Order: sequence, then structure tokens, then C-alpha cells
Amino acid sequence: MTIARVAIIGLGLLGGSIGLATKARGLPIATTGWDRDASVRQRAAARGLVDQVCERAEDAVAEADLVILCVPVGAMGDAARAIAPGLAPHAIISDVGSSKEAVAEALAQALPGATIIPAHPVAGTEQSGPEAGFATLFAGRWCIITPPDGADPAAIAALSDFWTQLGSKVELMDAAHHDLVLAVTSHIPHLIAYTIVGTASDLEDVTQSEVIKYSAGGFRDFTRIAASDPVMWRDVFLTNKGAVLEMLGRFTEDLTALQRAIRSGDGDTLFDLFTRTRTIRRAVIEQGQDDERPDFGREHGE
Ligand SMILES: NC(=O)C1=CN([C@@H]2O[C@H](COP(=O)(O)OP(=O)(O)OC[C@H]3O[C@@H](n4cnc5c(N)ncnc54)[C@H](O)[C@@H]3O)[C@@H](O)[C@H]2O)C=CC1
Ligand SMILES: O=C(O)C(=O)Cc1ccc(O)cc1
Repeated sequence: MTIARVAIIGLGLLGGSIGLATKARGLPIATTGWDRDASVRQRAAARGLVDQVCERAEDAVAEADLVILCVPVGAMGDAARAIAPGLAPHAIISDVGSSKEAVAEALAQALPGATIIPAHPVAGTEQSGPEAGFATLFAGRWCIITPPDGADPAAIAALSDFWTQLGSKVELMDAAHHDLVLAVTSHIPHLIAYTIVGTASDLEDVTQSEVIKYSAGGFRDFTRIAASDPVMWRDVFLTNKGAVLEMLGRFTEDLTALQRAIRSGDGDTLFDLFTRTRTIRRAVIEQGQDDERPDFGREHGE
């Protein structure tokens, strides 16, 4: 199965980065794109995110071997219905959504009989929109592919190859397991960031300007995460409800234990946890899963 033509639906950070990476790596693949927002279509064309930005969804997907839906997870069903009339019978339909079980269901319902292989590149930033994409986003990052039971092995192989050619490391995973793992490694950290920044900005005896002025430490990192796209993250929490609530239950128990340790002056408990977590950070850096790549800050103007 050769992928010679890819249609990208949704031309924001993820869609734009796929288009730019395909071009920058010189892949022999033609790219088309569509976004439901006319202003995004125009800005995407101006930046050359794909070879051809189409005015209609069905034109963008006509003759595409692979269609990648790069819209918020709550909009996957709508996007799938928009492309349905133009799809080639052999096309592989995939996506980049941050939650996988709900997306797989929405796509299967919208496109009965289609070859659907959901995926999630675990790579992104707090930015969104057609100006945010960059060609190196996926380099060295994991892309988790969650094929449904009975999926065509040739289609899985073709999608895996595509992501490998964009520079990603590919792993196959069951969708439910993906959702549980990402709940703890990505979704709950975002929820915590939104909470802590919200709590700080609500404080009555600390002014907003003090929060901004003295946010040199950990709080500064939280403000980056808490600047992430509200539509995208609303949809993530609504679609990964079960796994997020399960992990949030455990997190709340652990937080309560820390609260008790602080109240009772139990320094050993605090020290032991902080020592254990330090080793995790070291392992993350050794595996190259941090954002301390030499080009990352520069490309983001930091
Ligand atoms: N932002 C990130 O760091 C990451 C995001 N993702 C996932 O990628 C997907 C896209 O996220 P971003 O590119 O960050 O968002 P974005 O906001 O930059 O781009 C999304 C685009 O989809 C368009 N859109 C919305 N509904 C549509 C519809 N029904 N039909 C056609 N176009 C529609 C919007 O106009 C927008 O241009 C989401 O599902 C998100 O969960 C995955 C990995 C990382
Ligand atoms: O900006 C960050 O730190 C991220 O965590 C980006 C991100 C957001 C959502 C995903 O599904 C994957 C990666």
C-alpha cells in the first residue's frame, strides 16, 4: 500500500506540522488540506502548509490514500461526515486526537465500512492555529497507533511508515490502554496546571500583578501548560472521562497523604517521594522525552 497523497483536515498546529514535515523531509507525497474556518484556510495557504488548500472537504480528500483528521476530538465526527462524500474507497482514515476510544467510536459511526486506524502523535505545544505548526514537531517523538480489532495489517504498516518518515517512533497500543496512560502522563498534568493557575488568579490577598511578577519558579511552567487551547482540552476531558476520573481518584488520595505528612511534620514521607520522583525526571531526560532539544526554544521564540 503506497501513500502518495495525504489529505489533512484541520490546518492548525498538528495539521500544519504534518504538512510542513512532509515537505521539509522531501517525501514523495502530495498534500491537500481543508479547514472549516475560511480564515484558517487562507492563512494555511499563505504559509504553504500543504501543496493545495481546498475550499471543499470532499475535494481535499478526493484521491487521497491517507486522510488525517487534525481537529479537536469533539469535532472528529463532524469532520468525518464532511469528508465522507469525497473519500476514495481504498483511503485509510486516521487522526491525531489526544484521546482514542471516543474518537474511534465517533469515526466508526460516521464512516461505516471505511478503513479507520486512529493514532496519536505524543508531540505538541501550548500553541494552536495555522501559524503554530513547525516541521520538526514529530522528530524523535512517539506516535501511538491504536488499530481496532481486525484492522488491515497493510493499512497499519502504511500508517506506521508514514509516521516513521516524519521522524516519529511508532508504538501500537490498545485504545483503552492509551487513554489510561495518557490520562496520567498528559491529561491530568494539564488539569493540574489549569487548576493551580486558576487558584492563584482567584486569590483575594495576592494581586494578579504579584502572581505575574513572582512567577519565576514552578508556577511559570504551569502558566505555559495552562495557556493551551481551551476547546481542545475541554474536548479531551469530556471524551476521556472514565480514565481521567479513575486517575484523578488516585491522585487525590496521594495528595491527601501528602497533606497529612505536611500537617504532621512527617519529613521522611516528603523526602522519600521527592527522591523517587527525581529519578523519573532523569529517566525522561535520558530517553530524550523532554523539550530541551536545541531547536525547540528558538522555534518558539523563547
Ligand atoms: N496541541 C497539541 O499539543 C496536540 C494536539 N493533539 C490533537 O490534535 C488535534 C488538533 O489539535 P491542534 O492542531 O492543536 O488544534 P488547532 O486548534 O491548532 O487546530 C484545529 C483546527 O481544526 C479546525 N476545525 C475544528 N472543527 C473542525 C471541523 N469540524 N472540520 C474541519 N476543521 C475543523 C479548526 O478551525 C482549527 O483550525 C486535537 O484532536 C488534539 O487533541 C495531539 C497532540 C498534541
Ligand atoms: O505542550 C505540552 O507540554 C504538551 O503536553 C503538548 C501535548 C498536548 C496534547 C497531546 O496529546 C500531546 C502533547
